[in-house]
Amino acid sequence: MTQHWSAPLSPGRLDATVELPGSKSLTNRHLLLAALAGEPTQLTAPLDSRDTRLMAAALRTLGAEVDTEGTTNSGAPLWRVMPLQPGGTASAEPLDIDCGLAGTVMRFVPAVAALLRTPVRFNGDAAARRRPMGPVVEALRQLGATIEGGEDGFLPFTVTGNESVTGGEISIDASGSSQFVSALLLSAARLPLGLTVRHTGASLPSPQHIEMTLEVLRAAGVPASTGADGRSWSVGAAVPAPGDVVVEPDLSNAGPFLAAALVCGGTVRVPRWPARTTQIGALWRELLPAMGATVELGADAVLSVTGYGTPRGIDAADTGELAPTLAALCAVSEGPSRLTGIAHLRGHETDRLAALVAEFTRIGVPASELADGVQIRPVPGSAHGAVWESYEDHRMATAGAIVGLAVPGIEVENVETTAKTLPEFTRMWEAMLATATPPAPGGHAPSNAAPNEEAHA
Ligand SMILES: O=C(O)C1=C[C@@H](OP(=O)(O)O)[C@@H](O)[C@H](O)C1
Ligand SMILES: C=C(OP(=O)(O)O)C(=O)O
Repeated sequence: MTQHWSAPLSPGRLDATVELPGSKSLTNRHLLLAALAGEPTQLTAPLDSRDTRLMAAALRTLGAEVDTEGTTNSGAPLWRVMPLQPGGTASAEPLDIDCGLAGTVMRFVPAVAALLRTPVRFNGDAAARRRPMGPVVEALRQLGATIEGGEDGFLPFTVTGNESVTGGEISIDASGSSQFVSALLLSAARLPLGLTVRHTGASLPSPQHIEMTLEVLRAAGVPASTGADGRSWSVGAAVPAPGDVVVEPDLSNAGPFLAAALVCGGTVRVPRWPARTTQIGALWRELLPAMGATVELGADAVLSVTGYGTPRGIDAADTGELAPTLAALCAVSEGPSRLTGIAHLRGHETDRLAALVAEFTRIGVPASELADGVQIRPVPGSAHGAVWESYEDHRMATAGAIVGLAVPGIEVENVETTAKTLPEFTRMWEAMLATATPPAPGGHAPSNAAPNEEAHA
């Protein structure tokens, strides 16, 4: 029988400090570049989760040594990587890689396989076989690799590299995912001619993640740049030298905890918040004030978000992987919201636009799909408890937790799916809520008022 997690209701004003583990996107980029490096690499504070374990396992299959057992004196993960051998020895016996549901594994690792001489079979969860892969297959064919399967643009398929895979210039349509571009750029350093990737599509999602790829490459000493038109990227041939890397906390996974400050009132702090970052989660510093929160980044690198219990709706574009979290916050806010520029979320872990609309509708929050997003029109008093389906999508599960702070009786189905990027989610959520001061009888404590309301409280 499926176990449901009863999402806790807001217990009152929060006063919590939440330590987030490392960024999924940075951890998997650093692991991959470390596998293509000339020297061993050490990663301090990487994310230890399903997606990063799948990346580590994939790179081991291709010949790298990845030790995920170490910890620092303060208990943070300390991972070590011994690189694989591009070219390597040819073998007719295929290798098998399980991508799970990790976009970073299913898109990034086939480009590494094209540097080898052994057939590598890629497969993953049933849901992974519905995520678009066509541009990866197409790009690797343009590079000269042999791909068996994948004609329909989906997993499974087999990649075999050969000596004609030397790099040069290729064109792809990356309007379905920025990961198509990142995948090619990350492995490009080990192509003898380097690589230029041109984007031919109309729109380009998640440009922050492409910038992250370029920055991680440059930090490893690899020449990497964006073309003047903003639609092409070049990587020079070089052996990456990542050295010792410290991974930033995952700012996208910070989202649900920061959102809780707005719904419950009070303050949630996240330490080690980078002053400058390519993570899309940097946008929380603009989005949450627009919804009524006070957001401060201290000189001690602690981000503090203070909320007042009644967030207001927002119109926001291009919020990428933050959108499910933001949408959940909008569903329990005052006034309508429109989230646009996120059509590509239909190809994420699930069709996130359909999933969000289905779950909001089920709990009595009017919502509908737009061509490139969702609109949410909460009606005061109409939301009610129900089972909240998570669609094997970690961000749908955490969205249910946010909604559950304000709507009694939300039962999140398969909350364990949060293990994709945050295995400790429910423990961290409950610890955050345990810091609450219950509201005074008959309503919110006066100090829960927004600054401009305090004088009238
Ligand atoms: O490169 C990455 O690490 C990612 C890129 C983005 O993909 P899309 O461009 O498909 O949104 C993001 O949503 C995903 O969670 C991680
Ligand atoms: C889209 C996401 O993941 P993936 O890396 O699997 O694409 C996500 O984490 O929101």
